[in-house]
Amino acid sequence: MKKVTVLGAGSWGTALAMVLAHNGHDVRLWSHRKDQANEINEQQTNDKYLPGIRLPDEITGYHELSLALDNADAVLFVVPTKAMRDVIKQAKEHLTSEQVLMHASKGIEPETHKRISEMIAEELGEPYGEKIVVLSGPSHAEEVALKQPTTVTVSSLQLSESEKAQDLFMNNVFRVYTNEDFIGVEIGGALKNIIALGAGISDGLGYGDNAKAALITRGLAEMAKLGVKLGATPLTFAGLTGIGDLIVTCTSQHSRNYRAGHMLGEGYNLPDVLDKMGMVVEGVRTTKAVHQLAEKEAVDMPITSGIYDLLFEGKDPRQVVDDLMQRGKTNELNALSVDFKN
Ligand SMILES: NC(=O)C1=CN([C@@H]2O[C@H](COP(=O)(O)OP(=O)(O)OC[C@H]3O[C@@H](n4cnc5c(N)ncnc54)[C@H](OP(=O)(O)O)[C@@H]3O)[C@@H](O)[C@H]2O)C=CC1
Ligand SMILES: O=C(CO)COP(=O)(O)O
Repeated sequence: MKKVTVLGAGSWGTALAMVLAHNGHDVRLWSHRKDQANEINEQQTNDKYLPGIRLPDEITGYHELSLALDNADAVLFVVPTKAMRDVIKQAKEHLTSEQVLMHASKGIEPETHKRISEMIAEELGEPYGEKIVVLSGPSHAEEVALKQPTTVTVSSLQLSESEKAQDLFMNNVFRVYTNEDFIGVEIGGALKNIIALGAGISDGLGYGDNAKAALITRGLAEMAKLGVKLGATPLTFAGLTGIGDLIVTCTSQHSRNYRAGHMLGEGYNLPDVLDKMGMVVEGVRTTKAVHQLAEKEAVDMPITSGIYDLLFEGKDPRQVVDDLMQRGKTNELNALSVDFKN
């Protein structure tokens, strides 16, 4: 049994805390809201984020960060990307380099274009940067909390750290693979949220399965193009953190990104959509970050670019689709084929 601290008591932090608790670990679930930590301890629930679910007794809610992190064997960061730096800074003085250090969030920082592991490494310094583990893959919190079969991938620059995370989380309904392509695993999880917004928009406009299949496959192509440019292995995009997470996010009502996109397609404006969601929609900030990053890296990402115009330039969703359909002629494997041959 290990002492594991989960920093972030939203849907995903709570569901992953449940997996760890089912594996017999002593789990401290930290919330920045005292009332939420109290609810976890007094009622064994987190009703806003996982309604109707009773949390196992092995989970204790914490509001004091120093207490939550005291003597922890492993620490999992799982707050929205927007809050990540703030939480890392608060946690820093209570961390030790012996701990297994993990994150399970999905996003890219708009101002810096950094992945979450890069943000953590930058804030915590060298000894930590080498050993951070990312956990990603097709995994809706709602299904994980119900112990429905789920597969995810863990990755780190050090395989031994990935294996420690694999041992912490793996059980007979939560299967954990390792993958040494650290960049690819993190990029796939972040970028699929942009495409999930697109799938929702398409359905919200009333377009059919053909359009959604096109978005998923051409979306995957542009995710892989940028990922490979940044140093990822192409095949990772054919795995759980690429096509796997695209499928689960682009086709499910559980996905906040898909649902937000659906409302945008129906004609709601962005502030109203985010207000109605009440939970993080990572794809919005990630679209901004990736739009800038793609320009910097000279990678053509037409779907991301169209979604950026819709979200931030007020472009009509139908016009975005029309423009995507009427781009110049091209070859399906353009830009990808060279990298796959290497
Ligand atoms: N939900 C899912 O199924 C999955 C989510 N993820 C990823 O996990 C990450 C977290 O998402 P998720 O748990 O779903 O998000 P939710 O919107 O469900 O919850 C976010 C949590 O973070 C808290 N929070 C917000 N700001 C801060 C802050 N400054 N300091 C501390 N805590 C803060 C919120 O508190 P408050 O209630 O006060 O707002 C809330 O508890 C995201 O990157 C997401 O993409 C990955 C895989 C699956
Ligand atoms: O990442 C997820 C599933 O793998 C959850 O996606 P949403 O944030 O869109 O709900």
